[in-house]
Order: sequence, then C-alpha cells, then structure tokens
Amino acid sequence: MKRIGILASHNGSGFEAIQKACEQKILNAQVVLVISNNTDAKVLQKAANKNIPNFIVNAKKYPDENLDEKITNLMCEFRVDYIFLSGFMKKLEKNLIKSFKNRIINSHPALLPKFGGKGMYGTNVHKAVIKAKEKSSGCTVHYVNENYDEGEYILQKSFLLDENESVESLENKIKSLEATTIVEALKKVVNNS
Ligand SMILES: Nc1nc2c(c(=O)[nH]1)N[C@@H](CN(C=O)c1ccc(C(=O)N[C@@H](CCC(=O)O)C(=O)O)cc1)CN2
Ligand SMILES: NCC(=O)N[C@@H]1O[C@H](COP(=O)([O-])[O-])[C@@H](O)[C@H]1O
Repeated sequence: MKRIGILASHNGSGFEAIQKACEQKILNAQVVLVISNNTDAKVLQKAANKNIPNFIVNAKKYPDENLDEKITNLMCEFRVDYIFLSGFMKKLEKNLIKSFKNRIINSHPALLPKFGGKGMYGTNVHKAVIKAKEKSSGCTVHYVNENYDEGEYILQKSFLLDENESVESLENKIKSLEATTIVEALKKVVNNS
C-alpha cells in the first residue's frame, strides 16, 4: 500500500478528498503524515481527528534550520512514497524535489499553463480568470518541479463558467472538481507504480 505525505498551508481540502478515497479503498494508499507551515492551519486538526501524525514546520518553530530539509527528513522518517501539495503556499526547494523525484504532486486551481506562477494561488487565480473574461476554468494536477506550476501534467479537467460567475462561486466549483480530479490522478500514479 503506497504511503502519502501531505503538505498544506490552510484547510487541506485536497487531503480530505484523498483521505476519503483511501478509507473507501478507492485509492490503494494511506495518508501517513501531514505537515503545515501554518500554526493555525485547519488541516492539522483534521489530521489529528484521523489519528494521522501531523507537524508544524516553519521558521518560527525551527529558526535555525532549513525547512525543506526538515520536511524531507520527516517524509523519509515516515517512509512516504508520494507527497501531495494540498494548498501549500511555499516554493519547494531543489533538494526536496530531488529526494522525491517525480513523486511530488500538486493540484493547481486553473487550466495551466495559463494563470500559474508566482502570486497565482487561492482566490488570486479565480480573480485573474474572471478579470480575463475566460469562458472556462478548471484544475490541473501535475508533478512538481523547481519552478511554480511547470511540472508535467497528470490530469486536467475543465468546465464552462456561468455568465455571472463570482470569485466565490468559481472557487467552490474548482474545489469540488479538484476533489474528484485529485483522486483520479493519484489512482493513475499509484496504480502504475
Ligand atoms: N517548486 C515548487 N514549489 C511549489 C509548487 C511548484 O509547482 N513547484 N507549487 C506550489 C503551489 N502553487 C500553485 O499550485 C503556488 C503556491 C504559492 C505561490 C506563491 O506565489 N506563493 C507566494 C507566497 C504566498 C504565501 O506565503 O502565502 C510567493 O512565493 O511569494 C505560487 C504557486 C507549492 N510549491
Ligand atoms: N497555487 C496553489 C493553490 O492555489 N492551491 C489551491 O489551494 C486550494 C486549497 O485550499 P484549501 O487550503 O482550502 O484546501 C485548492 O483549490 C488548490 O488548488
């Protein structure tokens, strides 16, 4: 059974979708570790509620340590096979990516390569899509490389926007689409490994 480690900065909606799929045996995997850079992240309590080991890794807690090295060490200690970024807001450094080559996966809330890169996270993405008067949006599940949102795509899903789409309605639709797309993408990866 493959072992999944989660990196999340806030709610961990992607983590919840993965955890549910594991419990329902849709995914032959288990979430063994959750790490957040945010002391107040709701994902930490969600992990605790599932008796999943969870840790805060940030500069406040580890002022003299390389945070990516700390993350790498924890992922190795828990024998993680794949890392999933569930709304993780920090750029992963080269060494962590090398340690988990082609084993770090992210869900981006837009149809890459458009609306990606530095600054493109959370509602910033949806605001940009609406401002650009895009006819469609969606999500892209991709491998993570050294640059933001430039890794190989695993799965991309899209839908047409309503005429009066709001940032909030778009965010909700994207998160709902991600819940199924993330699991479908991970099934492809986990089942082929
Ligand atoms: N090396 C990589 N690291 C990360 C990737 C990646 O593809 N390669 N994906 C991101 C997730 N992400 C989009 O999907 C993303 C997250 C955050 C940002 C961003 O601009 N962050 C700000 C800081 C925001 C904050 O501190 O709250 C910044 O870098 O200035 C862009 C894209 C996760 N890591
Ligand atoms: N570019 C990164 C990014 O914007 N990731 C996005 O954060 C949301 C997770 O939020 P959550 O913390 O509420 O689960 C997800 O929609 C994900 O695509």
